[in-house]
Amino acid sequence: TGDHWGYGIEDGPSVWHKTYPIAQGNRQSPIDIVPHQASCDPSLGPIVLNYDHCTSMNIANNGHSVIVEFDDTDDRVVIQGGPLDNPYKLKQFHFHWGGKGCHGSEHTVAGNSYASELHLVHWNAVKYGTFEEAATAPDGLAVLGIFLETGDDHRWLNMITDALYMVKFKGSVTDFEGFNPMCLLPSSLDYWTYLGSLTTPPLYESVVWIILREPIMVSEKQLSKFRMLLLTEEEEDQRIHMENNFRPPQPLNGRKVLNLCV
Ligand SMILES: O=C1NC(=O)[C@@H](c2ccccc2)S1
Ligand SMILES: [Zn+2]
Repeated sequence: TGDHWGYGIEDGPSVWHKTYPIAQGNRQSPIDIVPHQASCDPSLGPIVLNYDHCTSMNIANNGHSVIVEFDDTDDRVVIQGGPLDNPYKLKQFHFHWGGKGCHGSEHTVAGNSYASELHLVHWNAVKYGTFEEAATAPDGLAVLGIFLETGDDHRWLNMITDALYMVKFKGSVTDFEGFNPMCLLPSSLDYWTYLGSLTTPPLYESVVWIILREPIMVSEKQLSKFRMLLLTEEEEDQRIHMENNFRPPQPLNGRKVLNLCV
């Protein structure tokens, strides 16, 4: 069993619906965000991030992305405000990226995609007992999406890209403590928000999406290190590089994209 899905021709987003029918649901992610069609909602406040005490534990290659996991037994590391009725606890963050020179973000903005997209995944521990339970509930998860644009080197992203060689193979994991993702945020927390889903199988429609408008700058050299990661395990002969691990935009189906009123 396990997940036999991927991003290739045989196992990619265009065939996920065969195993995960919800792929054709009415609140799927990602979407194309059209800024001038977003409505401002006066009841929306600013996003508040309390990442001060966050304790990253490890960095891993799960065969789909590279993931930094956090100790979520501590309920101090949260995102709240904005569209959220409760504080949501940080569980992990990971990235989606393209191939050389291609774009790799999941969400697009007026049809334009970015080089990569960072997802900080949080869960509603006030209402649900475990992450897994929250992941199946309509208000269970809050994912903060941050676009990565190619430009100058990102000083703090080096801490992650320098660790990638240690998790080259699918299934590898290594200690990665003391990393605080506050250093990956852009200067503005201005955001768009809408109700959507996981962007990978099982594609549960359980995500309140919060996408920051301002991208962070990373260098082509830093991005190229993500593409050095492999989809294949150490013992396998074949070596397939991890790239283009993004799902394309899905139908909006009448959903409203909201933003902060300026
Ligand atoms: O934003 C998302 N990105 C992903 O890879 C999806 C996911 C799936 C399972 C757990 C956490 C995240 S949902
Ligand atoms: Zn993601």
